[in-house]
Amino acid sequence: MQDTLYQRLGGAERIAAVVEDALDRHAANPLLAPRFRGKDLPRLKQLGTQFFCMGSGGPQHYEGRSMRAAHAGMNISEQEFMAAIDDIVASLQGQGHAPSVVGEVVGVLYSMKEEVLRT
Ligand code: HEM
Repeated sequence: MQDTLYQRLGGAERIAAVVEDALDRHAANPLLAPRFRGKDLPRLKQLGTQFFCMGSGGPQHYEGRSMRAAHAGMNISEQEFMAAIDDIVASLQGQGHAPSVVGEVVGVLYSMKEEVLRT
């Protein structure tokens, strides 16, 4: 059987490290920081890790909201969406993930665009 993306990413601990780094980047990114001001970052890191693990084929259960519900009323722009993906790519690269794996994650994230943008 083929490896899952979850396995190629190295499992839960390595995924948690990527999500934590990406959220720290969002909080420091001028294009995104205003969105995350006053939010419970540790909780978002936990939910983000669950979401990423489950979505990549891991055994975790995601207990957060749907992508549409979580971003409803925020009217997120294409520029913000790209900035978020750029941060995640930087986190993956910073942690030594192979370009093929980074590309796969970008593809998955991009597929969620319609659920996240301008809701
Ligand atoms: C494919 C891209 C994205 C994914 C996979 C994603 C994933 C998530 C997840 C899993 C949550 C937690 C859900 C919950 O609270 O129940 C969340 C919340 C949130 N996301 Fe995203 N997100 C994406 C794009 C973005 C972008 C581009 C922004 C900012 C411009 C953003 C800003 C936020 C904020 C501010 C929250 C917290 C909402 C609140 O608690 O009020 N997200 N996101």
